[in-house]
Amino acid sequence: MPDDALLEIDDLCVAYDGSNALNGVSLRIGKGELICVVGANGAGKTSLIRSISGIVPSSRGSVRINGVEISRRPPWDICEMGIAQVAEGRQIFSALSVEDNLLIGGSLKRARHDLANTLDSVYQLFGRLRERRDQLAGTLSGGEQQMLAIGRAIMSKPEIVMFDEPSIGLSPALTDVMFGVVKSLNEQGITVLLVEQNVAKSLALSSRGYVLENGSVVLHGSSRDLVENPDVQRAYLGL
Ligand SMILES: Nc1ncnc2c1ncn2[C@@H]1O[C@H](COP(=O)(O)OP(=O)(O)OP(=O)(O)O)[C@@H](O)[C@H]1O
Repeated sequence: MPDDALLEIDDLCVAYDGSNALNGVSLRIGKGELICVVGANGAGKTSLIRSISGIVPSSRGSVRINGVEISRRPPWDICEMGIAQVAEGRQIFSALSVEDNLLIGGSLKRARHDLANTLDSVYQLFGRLRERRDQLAGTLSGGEQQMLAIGRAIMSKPEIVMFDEPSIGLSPALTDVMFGVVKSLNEQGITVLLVEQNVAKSLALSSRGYVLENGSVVLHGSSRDLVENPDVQRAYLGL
């Protein structure tokens, strides 16, 4: 567990219509870490990301970034504090061009001063987006839309990016490319919270992991220990 936590979550609870999706989740992410949260369908992974980003209200608990409580703040405020999300299903603006989607990501106060450089760095990372900068985002392929969702997050100059199932719907080859991008963003200093059903790949990429079951953390530790844990091997690695 890192000493200098960037993101601290304590006893977080989320309920939909009185039914609990998160039951007191606590986790820490240190500056510069790449950690993963894994779990089966319905375990609460998306609810965790959405409640950190302020889209879904929590019923109890706290979320702090750099020691500042954010759990009652609106989503745009949370983005301004350096937390970006690459949502499951990408959530791009289909009727806008690729570049306009990216510029929306860069419209935060924290990002405006360096817009041209950041846009250039996104186009360097994803040459395909530069080629298609004027194309309507809704006409991009699934893989290109995932690149756009990641590019838009980078445009906001985040301290931490939360990825919700970035490999979903992608071919095995493109999945490897996306995991490579996640790793390289982390190597450039961006802290990463990776939520995935692809447990083997996300444990291989991360230094630590949390296993979520029915809205609770049932295991956490170094990714190396989790890979060797017989319960994880049986339930998530098909061994
Ligand atoms: N808007 C909602 N209204 C009611 N119930 C919801 C809502 N969103 C999620 N849930 C429920 O909360 C639980 C956790 O869902 P969540 O999407 O967080 O899980 P998940 O681990 O991300 O699953 P998946 O891997 O299938 O995306 C599920 O039982 C789900 O049906």
